[in-house]
Amino acid sequence: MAPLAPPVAAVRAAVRAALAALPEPGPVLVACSGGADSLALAEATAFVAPRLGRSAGLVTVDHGLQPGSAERADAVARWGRNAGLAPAEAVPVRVAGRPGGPEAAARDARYAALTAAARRRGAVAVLLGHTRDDQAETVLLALARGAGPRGLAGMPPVRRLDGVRLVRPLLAVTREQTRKACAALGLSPWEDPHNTDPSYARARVRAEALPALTAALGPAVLDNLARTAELLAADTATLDELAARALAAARTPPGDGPAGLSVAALAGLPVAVRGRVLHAWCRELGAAGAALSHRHVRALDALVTGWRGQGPTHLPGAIRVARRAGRLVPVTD
Ligand SMILES: Nc1ncnc2c1ncn2[C@@H]1O[C@H](COP(=O)(O)OP(=O)(O)OP(=O)(O)O)[C@@H](O)[C@H]1O
Repeated sequence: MAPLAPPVAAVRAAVRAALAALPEPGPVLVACSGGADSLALAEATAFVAPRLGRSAGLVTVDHGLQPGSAERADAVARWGRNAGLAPAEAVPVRVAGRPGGPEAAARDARYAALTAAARRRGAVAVLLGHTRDDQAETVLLALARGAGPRGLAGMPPVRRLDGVRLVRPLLAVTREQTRKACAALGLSPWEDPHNTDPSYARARVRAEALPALTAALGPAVLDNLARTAELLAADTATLDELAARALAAARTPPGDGPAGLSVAALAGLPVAVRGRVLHAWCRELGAAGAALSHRHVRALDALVTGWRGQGPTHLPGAIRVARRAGRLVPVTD
């Protein structure tokens, strides 16, 4: 028997580790675009899952944005069935009419379709093909737009979306490895034209920024950016945990005036924790995460630490918060 090509072994080992770490038994679904990353992921899952006693299916989303996309999606689903993934289905989505730019609208539609498919199929997880290179791009983009630690923590290996577990088994696998794995297995991945379209910031980072950084600073840059994400993810999780406890402790007792947060309790918190508490509370009050900026949180913070009798702070969603009798409270008057 020919020895297994190292990139094939690396992808399978990563998938085996991710599946073994799932806390519940049950089927998984691979989200496959037909690109090299998710094709390598799908092949590895088809190989590994049955050996771990799990069934695995495939979902490919047809965004309907390019001519021939439906045929391509059908071909990916057919490949999945032949590879032993069941069920393997192509799901068409409507991207038009969703909020945000075209990229955000497509992503929204895709994730909605993936989580719906997982629920329909009773899958315990959806596997995504993001690689170490995608993670490095994400961190660099976050750094460039001045994101806080949460943005710099990059994409988490596991997260829940609408009650569905999304898992990224390949975050430590390189794009070169997924390409080589496909080549070694005789698979022909589809090249998404968006990945090389210079009108997308990510494509420019991929084609220009990261190669320039690697040329200037050495090839370890990619691993190092991905490691930064891992380190910050751990710190962010700890701070989030502290903030959740601080938020609970800062709530003013029910029945004792309008529900709010105690200014004295907030004032005693470290800045990083207070910022998170205020951010989480704004979300609770109904402010949309995407519209909530550092500026809003800073203005709320000023009600605690820079009090000079100022009026209410305006938050996205026509929400206003005032300081009244030693507490922050949402107001309507
Ligand atoms: N049309 C799609 N249908 C199903 N899953 C998708 C689709 N597009 C992307 N995904 C999932 O999201 C992951 C990330 O996709 P994205 O387009 O951001 O990166 P990529 O590097 O181009 O990935 P790939 O090479 O697998 O297409 C993919 O690996 C795949 O798991």
